Amino acid sequence: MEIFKIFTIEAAHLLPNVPEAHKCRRLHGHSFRIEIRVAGPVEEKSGWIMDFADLSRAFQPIYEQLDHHYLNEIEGLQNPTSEHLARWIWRRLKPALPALSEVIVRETCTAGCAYRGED
Ligand SMILES: Nc1nc2c(c(=O)[nH]1)N=C([C@H](O)[C@H](O)COP(=O)(O)OP(=O)(O)OP(=O)(O)O)CN2
Ligand SMILES: [Zn+2]
Repeated sequence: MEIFKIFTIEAAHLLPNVPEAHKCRRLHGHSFRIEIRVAGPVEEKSGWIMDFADLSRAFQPIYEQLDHHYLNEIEGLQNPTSEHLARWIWRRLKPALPALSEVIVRETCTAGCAYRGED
């Protein structure tokens, strides 16, 4: 079974490698919706995979690094596409959350990226 928590991060970015005329070359911001998924068995006694609060606690340091920041200035996010952001979050969260199964980053209501640690 899988559980998830959704966090919203307000952040600015630009994409430095797109052509000059591309709209994403200009500085702009998003309310990034970050979905963190954890998979595992449901414990008999608690009736849950893990406490949502523990998931939130594990994500908190990452939230603080990203929220209300200019993503391009963060080490490893010089080209902060959804793909890079999802992988960046995965690499930082996995040690604290070994049962992490998926990181979903939504830049807008209609566009985003899902990462399961494959590359
Ligand atoms: N594969 C990716 N493509 C794009 C990314 C990305 O991270 N990965 N990022 C962007 C921009 O950051 C942009 O802000 C979001 O793109 P887009 O969905 O095109 O923006 P709109 O909401 O304006 O889209 P419309 O559907 O045209 O309104 C671009 N591409
Ligand atoms: Zn953008």
